[in-house]
Amino acid sequence: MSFDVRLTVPGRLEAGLTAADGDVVAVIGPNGAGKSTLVRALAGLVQADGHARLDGVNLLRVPARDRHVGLVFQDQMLFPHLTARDNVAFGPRARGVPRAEADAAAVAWLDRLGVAELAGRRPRQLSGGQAQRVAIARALAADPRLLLLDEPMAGLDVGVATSLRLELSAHLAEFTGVTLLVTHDAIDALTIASHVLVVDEGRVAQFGTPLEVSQQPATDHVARLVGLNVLRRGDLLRAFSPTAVTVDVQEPHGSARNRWPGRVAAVSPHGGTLRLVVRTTDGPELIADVTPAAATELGLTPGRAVWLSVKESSVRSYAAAPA
Ligand SMILES: Nc1ncnc2c1ncn2[C@@H]1O[C@H](COP(=O)(O)OP(=O)(O)OP(=O)(O)O)[C@@H](O)[C@H]1O
Repeated sequence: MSFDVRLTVPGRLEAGLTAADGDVVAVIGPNGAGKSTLVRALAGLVQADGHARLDGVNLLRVPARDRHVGLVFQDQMLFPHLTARDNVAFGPRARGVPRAEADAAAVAWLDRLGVAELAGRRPRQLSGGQAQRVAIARALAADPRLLLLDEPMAGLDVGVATSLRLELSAHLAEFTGVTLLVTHDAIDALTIASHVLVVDEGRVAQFGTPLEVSQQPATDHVARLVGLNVLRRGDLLRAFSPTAVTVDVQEPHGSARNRWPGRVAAVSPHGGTLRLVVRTTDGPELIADVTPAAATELGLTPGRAVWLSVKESSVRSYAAAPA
């Protein structure tokens, strides 16, 4: 099977991607970039020009209700008057599967998502995380060729999101269709996905494997998402890790060519270290990881004037994607 998309939503989005059986494409990018517009256009909820060929059929020419895509949106749309089981059985029933069989399949799906005991409840009797699991079960039970997940973990508490992420990644590993997963989470993008589509200002900024995107992020947003600093020098992007950055309170005298004066803008815990966001005097914001001991010794609190430096050997240079 193949999925080949090139579509335009006038004034909002121009995007293309290709995918094959079993691919999970993470769609990432800043707020307002066009991620939801893309999945909504594919679902038929937003009018789009161009094509989205799934096994040769242009979905954009097919009425929304006949596209057979599985949808999970953040503001999930369970039928309020149906029980969880009937919500999940709805797709198979609509395809003509006999009631008893559709019900049994629905309960099996709810069981796989860990919510079988809630089969008889209606959506208003479910928590956000439970409803999200029912919505995912419903999307998968319909046996779609295309699964569209728009921030399925958003709004859930950390524990629920973590267990749901594990279940979802296990299901997606078995799923033979194509999945688009809109996410703000670098871990989702880099671990669950086979490909990452970076959308920025209504255009595709990068499309590659998680490894390509994390090693050579094409935009500052992606660099931040994967926890790197990226600077542009001419046609080159230069990436370096926040752990490679040295923080001093006076101008360093060493051999580092790359040095920037600035002020600490924010400090937050990051694993066993502290992550500083530093607003450089005439450049971009950079991130630097320091030990708590160093932060205390140097008095690294917001507002503190500092110098950042990084050795040239710690910088990876690569060609910027054409604009
Ligand atoms: N119904 C609409 N009519 C016109 N413009 C819209 C509509 N919905 C969204 N937009 C605009 O389209 C652009 C893309 O929005 P979209 O919701 O796709 O972004 P997103 O990447 O999903 O952002 P977020 O991460 O904030 O959800 C934004 O500029 C937004 O203001």
